[in-house]
Amino acid sequence: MNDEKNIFWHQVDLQMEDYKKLKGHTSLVVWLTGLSGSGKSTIANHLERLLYSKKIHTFLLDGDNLRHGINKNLDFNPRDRKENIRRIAEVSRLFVDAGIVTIVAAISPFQSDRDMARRVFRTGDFIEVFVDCSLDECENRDPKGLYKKARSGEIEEFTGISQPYEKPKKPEITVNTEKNSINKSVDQLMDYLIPRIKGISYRRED
Ligand SMILES: Nc1ncnc2c1ncn2[C@@H]1O[C@H](COP(=O)(O)OS(=O)(=O)O)[C@@H](OP(=O)(O)O)[C@H]1O
Ligand SMILES: Nc1ncnc2c1ncn2[C@@H]1O[C@H](COP(=O)(O)OP(=O)(O)O)[C@@H](O)[C@H]1O
Repeated sequence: MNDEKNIFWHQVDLQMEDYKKLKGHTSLVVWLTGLSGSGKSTIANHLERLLYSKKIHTFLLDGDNLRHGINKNLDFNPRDRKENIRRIAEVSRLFVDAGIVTIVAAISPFQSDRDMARRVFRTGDFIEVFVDCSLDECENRDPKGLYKKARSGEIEEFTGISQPYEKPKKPEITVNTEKNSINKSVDQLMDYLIPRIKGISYRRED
């Protein structure tokens, strides 16, 4: 690791305000956290499509997908999860700086790691979304058969089974995918986000 001693900040001409002017709206990160199978990817996908249809510039970073590339060398022990979250936060910050509404879907099970991610952003730009769903229901859904493998011991250190999931202490918003439909959760998110993505107007019926 470098100690940043001989490393400099270069001034660039274009700033946030310039990107905002071109894109027509401000940017932030929507950080979805929750158990495997809670619905992070599903909600993230629907949310992104809806934002896109409103001409909002978006990008979706899914933890699972990033683990095929930039986070390929990381495992699921707490130390590697921390590094995973640090990288995802730094990458999303670059997207947010580029004026893009960035959606992250990552289990991000530890409060301290989510707090670290929050600190990467300007105040108000980090929207922590708790995708709430009981372990029982996630295990019932088991869309990828991972809980079955975790129960049999084939997968170690599985969140909720052999590693903890720390519920967010003060998320900006909670969506409950056990009680509510996908559309209801996405509407709830849109209602929260739209006033915070300045420069665009939105009515549900648009
Ligand atoms: N041990 C263990 N624990 C949890 N999850 C596991 C594990 N092994 C593989 N997988 C798959 O990896 C996906 C989670 O990756 P993340 O980068 O989101 O995890 S974390 O934020 O670093 O905790 C997770 O995706 P989701 O099910 O979409 O959450 C799984 O598909
Ligand atoms: N109300 C709901 N909201 C979100 N997902 C739901 C809901 N009801 C059932 N599901 C299903 O639960 C599964 C959630 O999987 P996924 O989105 O991959 O979760 P995660 O990304 O958190 O692992 C999907 O198969 C989805 O269709």
